[in-house]
Amino acid sequence: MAMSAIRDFSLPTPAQCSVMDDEARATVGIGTLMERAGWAVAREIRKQFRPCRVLVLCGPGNNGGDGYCAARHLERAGWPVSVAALAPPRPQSEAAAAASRFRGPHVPFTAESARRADLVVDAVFGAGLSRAPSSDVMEVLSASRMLVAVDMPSFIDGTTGEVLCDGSHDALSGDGPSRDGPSGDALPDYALPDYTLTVTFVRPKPGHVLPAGRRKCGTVVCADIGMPLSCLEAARPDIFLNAPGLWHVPAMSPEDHKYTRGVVSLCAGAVMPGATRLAAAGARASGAGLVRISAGENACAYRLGAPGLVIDDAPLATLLEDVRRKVWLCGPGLTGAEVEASLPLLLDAGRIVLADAGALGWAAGNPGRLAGVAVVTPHIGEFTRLFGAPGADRVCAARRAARELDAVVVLKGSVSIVAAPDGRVALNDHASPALATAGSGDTLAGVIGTMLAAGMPRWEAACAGVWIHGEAGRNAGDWPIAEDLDRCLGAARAEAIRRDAATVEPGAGGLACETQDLAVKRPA
Ligand SMILES: NC(=O)C1=CN([C@@H]2O[C@H](COP(=O)(O)OP(=O)(O)OC[C@H]3O[C@@H](n4cnc5c(N)ncnc54)[C@H](OP(=O)(O)O)[C@@H]3O)[C@@H](O)[C@H]2O)[C@H](O)CC1
Ligand SMILES: [K+]
Repeated sequence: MAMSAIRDFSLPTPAQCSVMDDEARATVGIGTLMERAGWAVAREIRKQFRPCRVLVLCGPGNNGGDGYCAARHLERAGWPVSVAALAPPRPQSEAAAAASRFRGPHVPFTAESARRADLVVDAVFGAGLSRAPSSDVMEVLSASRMLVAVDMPSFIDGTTGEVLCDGSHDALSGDGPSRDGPSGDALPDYALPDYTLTVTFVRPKPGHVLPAGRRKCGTVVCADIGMPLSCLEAARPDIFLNAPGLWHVPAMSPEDHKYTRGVVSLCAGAVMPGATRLAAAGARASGAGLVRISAGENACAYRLGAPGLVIDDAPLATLLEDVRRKVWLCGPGLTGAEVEASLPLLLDAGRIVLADAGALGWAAGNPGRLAGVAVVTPHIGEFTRLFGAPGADRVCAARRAARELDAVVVLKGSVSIVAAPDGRVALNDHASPALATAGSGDTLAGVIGTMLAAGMPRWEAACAGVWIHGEAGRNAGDWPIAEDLDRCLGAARAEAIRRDAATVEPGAGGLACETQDLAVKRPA
């Protein structure tokens, strides 16, 4: 992966952070980074809150070390600060050194102490969270009126975004129906707290982007603490925030003709013309040069109302003689029998195939039927029927499926996961709940088809399609229907090209993040 992608888009997992820390130990030193991390936490708190009584909850590891440093910096700024330690840091550790430099009051690690504070800083566990925190810890966090997390809320798994708490998975994990946590668990007798602010370091982590971490963290600020880029690179991050710059969508060129912009072809069926038409419209609206529907004897149903579409009634085998028609969408609007009659022909002819909807149903329980396709775009139900329930770690499940199928897997959800067979994963939070409407997935298939037809490599094409579709959803007004996305797709593609061109200058903004919530702040 290019260094700029690692710098600007990577989301290192806690395990990769630990590699990064090992590298940093030999260069900049953990004590220095901890000092800067604590300083960054204090700075954000001073910026976002008025002076008030602060309690810093410190765990035994380096997350706690950051907490002691933050407490000292806040105290120096004149804020009333006390510390409650869950357990002392290991003797001779950097965290122990940081703890010894805090000279302010210590109070017991209890819910009562938390209730007395106006603001509670959670520096209990960060990247080192290895299991569900005890109910004692959860009760103290839940008693807090206002919470700021150092690096990560102490009950959120930084890799999966999953809530870890004693004996029970939180109902917020994942995207609903697929949640496969143990059923019938007793609910814990505390409410899971929401955070106002999370200050993380170097780069955001997958747990800040994925549900339920995303919802629990509040505003996420990522501080540049001067971690050498070489340390981040050594950690070999392979999960990325999906945004322009991670991929490059072709712009319009004066020399363009419809075949350079790309031809998208779709297989159509007899009974669900709507889905095929929505996918075709999505392909056209996102900039395909030409969109053709292979409708056979159903051609009449597709010829009505869309004059810019070319409808073919010749047999598929004849159409496949045209080698300019490289990219095919198979599945939207098709029954299993119709998929069976078309998909094998497309694959035998060596076409770049995106399989969705009916094609995924046709291969349920037997994903090998899709061998040879370039991209699959399942929602969680389709994914489960194809590959089995993904469990709490959807990134891992999508990656495994991509490897197994040797295809790019777009697992659609509130945060869509785009996994490549080589292990790269992009997480897309650039979307809108407005996209959760029938037909929106068909539109997405069309947009990805256009990106493939424009010559983009398949993972990049899928990432770009998902982002552009999300951007259109954000601009399609209140309660849009799938058709409303089409009028926003051209502008969304243009916005992707504009943002890509306005690439962040290396070093100027440090390790850049897309959204303001994930903005990077450098130490002054
Ligand atoms: N790279 C950076 O950006 C830097 C980040 N920093 C901060 O360091 C932490 C990570 O520090 P680490 O020491 O690796 O881990 P933690 O402090 O999060 O926690 C480790 C200790 O906590 C114990 N633990 C973990 N889970 C539980 C639990 N559920 N119950 C009880 N105890 C728990 C763990 O014990 P084990 O038995 O599992 O070993 C450890 O004792 C990162 O988040 C940043 O805040 C650095 O300051 C600088 C660079
Ligand atoms: K924490």
